[in-house]
Amino acid sequence: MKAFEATRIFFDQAADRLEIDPDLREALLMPQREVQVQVTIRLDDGRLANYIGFRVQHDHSRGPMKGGLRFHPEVDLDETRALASLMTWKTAVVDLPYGGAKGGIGIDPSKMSSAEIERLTRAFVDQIHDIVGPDTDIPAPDMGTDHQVMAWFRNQWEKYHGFHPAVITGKPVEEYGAKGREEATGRGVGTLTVKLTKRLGMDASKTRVAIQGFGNVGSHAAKFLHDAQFPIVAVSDITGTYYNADGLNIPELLRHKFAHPKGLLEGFERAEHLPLDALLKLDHVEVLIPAALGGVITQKNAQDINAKVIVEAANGPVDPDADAALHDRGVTILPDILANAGGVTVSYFEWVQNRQHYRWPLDRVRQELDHTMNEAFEKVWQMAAQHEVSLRTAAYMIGISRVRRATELAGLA
Ligand SMILES: NC(=O)C1=CN([C@@H]2O[C@H](COP(=O)(O)OP(=O)(O)OC[C@H]3O[C@@H](n4cnc5c(N)ncnc54)[C@H](O)[C@@H]3O)[C@@H](O)[C@H]2O)C=CC1
Ligand SMILES: O=C(O)CCC(=O)C(=O)O
Repeated sequence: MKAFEATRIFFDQAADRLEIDPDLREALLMPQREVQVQVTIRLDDGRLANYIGFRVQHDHSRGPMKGGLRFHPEVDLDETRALASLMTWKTAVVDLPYGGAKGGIGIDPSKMSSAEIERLTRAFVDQIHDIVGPDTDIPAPDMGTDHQVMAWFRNQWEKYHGFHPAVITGKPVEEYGAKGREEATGRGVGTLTVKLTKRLGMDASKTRVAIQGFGNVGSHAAKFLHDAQFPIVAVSDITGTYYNADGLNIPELLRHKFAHPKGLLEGFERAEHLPLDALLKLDHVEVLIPAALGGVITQKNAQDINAKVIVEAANGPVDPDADAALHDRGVTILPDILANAGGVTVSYFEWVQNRQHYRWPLDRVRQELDHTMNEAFEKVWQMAAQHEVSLRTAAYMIGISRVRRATELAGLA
């Protein structure tokens, strides 16, 4: 199923409950603007290469649009549109004064040099600098991009528009970045995993966790949950699944990742090495955390999943057919638009600090992040109980209601 079709189905399930009429649904669901650009760079070997870049601006009724930049071979317009719409509902669920957007380029950054990625980022900014800005659309990191890419982006944008670090978030801490942004998405995932499992009566030390993806989000979620005494029995990255039935040594895995030139787990010997797809099907796992790509859990493999709880650290990892099948089997799914909202929440704190020329200490960032995540969780939990719907439908109902209210207050023509 295409990514935007999947988000439309989730949107409709909530819109039905909210009894939103078809015209307004279409207005809320479709993006405000979609931009596709050609990004041409000279490769290190002297050849010219052309790539396609996208920025989809989904909704701005609640504030400037906000959302990450993805560098990955599968980036296309449909996926970017879906991810942009998720940002609109996500910023609304955690009640940030933002709308939603997303962008990306269809490349494989692992096959490019750092100099090529810098040229690519700068060429992309040359193409889209007019449509982004601190009061209009503020990018941030996502898959395949990091604080260095954010620093290049900001530097190139400021060549056109002058000093304004709030044009992008997720910057290096020494270059106007917020302390705690890098860990924020994983920390938010960890905080809500602890909260949800407690609510379901599960004991941390007996709750085995498997995490798909050991990049920014997966590795920080693993660290948080390891510190909270959860046994992490499996993690994976593009080089395969690493498994230990008694719990992996997460600090050792992190040291291995940071020592590897491409940040991979390849060559880690103190775990059983299993194929990539083994992670989703492991027998003795209570919590599954997909933290890599979207669309990984479908009708085809949903029946192989043995976990009781799925925490969606990735955007769109479970498609609607699998979602329904897992729900019927009693699996609790904490949806992406709540579970991974920690990243954009600390991006908001970074933007606020940049605009005030003021810096918060790490403990303030963490405290405010934890507060935001806990409050949003409680609202979603209550909504689900009150309307007897899944946590996903409840989260969409909250997000859509807030966007609908802002749209109506602004006045529809
Ligand atoms: N970075 C952020 O602050 C946020 C990220 N997210 C979402 O979290 C997910 C991960 O993002 P990041 O950690 O930032 O990306 P990243 O680029 O830092 O890491 C991605 C990880 O996934 C692994 N991976 C890729 N394909 C895989 C596969 N088929 N099986 C297993 N592992 C695979 C990679 O090897 C890498 O370890 C994405 O869906 C992203 O949209 C959501 C909210 C914020
Ligand atoms: O930090 C941000 O502004 C956006 C992060 C993001 O792209 C996401 O939450 O999916």
